[in-house]
Amino acid sequence: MSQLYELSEVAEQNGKKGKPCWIIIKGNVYDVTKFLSEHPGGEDLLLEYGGKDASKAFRQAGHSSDAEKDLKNFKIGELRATTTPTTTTTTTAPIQVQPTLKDQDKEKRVSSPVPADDAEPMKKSSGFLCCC
Ligand code: HEM
Repeated sequence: MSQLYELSEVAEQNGKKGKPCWIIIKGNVYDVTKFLSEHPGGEDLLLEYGGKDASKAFRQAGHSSDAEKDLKNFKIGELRATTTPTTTTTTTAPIQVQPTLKDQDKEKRVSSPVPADDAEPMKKSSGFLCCC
């Protein structure tokens, strides 16, 4: 099993102040300290990614398959999979939609055969009009 490194451990080895230069490419950790001066793309490019994830930059530089194969010569381990705490976000209980007071009110009004109270004054008034 290969050595596992925390992201913070890798970040410390950024090639600055005489420290080793480690980079991450596709979850693997590479020590490129000895390769810095030999890199055809230049030392500065590698140092720019010292202690960081260079996966995207490595891909975008359009490296040859030989360069890809070369990678294994510098591999020192793998990045430890980050286990982000999910306890706060795993409330998967289905959301129960409770009918609102308005909805309940609507149902009552629709199903009730008796007209609402405000119909009463209408009856009275229409009775009064009929008499005339
Ligand atoms: C362990 C990591 C790396 C290895 C082993 C490596 C290896 C190589 C090799 C063998 C070449 C010659 C061309 C080829 O065969 O593709 C090359 C070129 C190049 N590399 Fe890297 N490389 C590494 C990391 C990086 C990183 C992180 C960058 C960041 C941008 C980078 C940028 C470049 C560029 C721009 C060239 C082209 C140089 C030119 O054509 O003038 N490389 N690299």
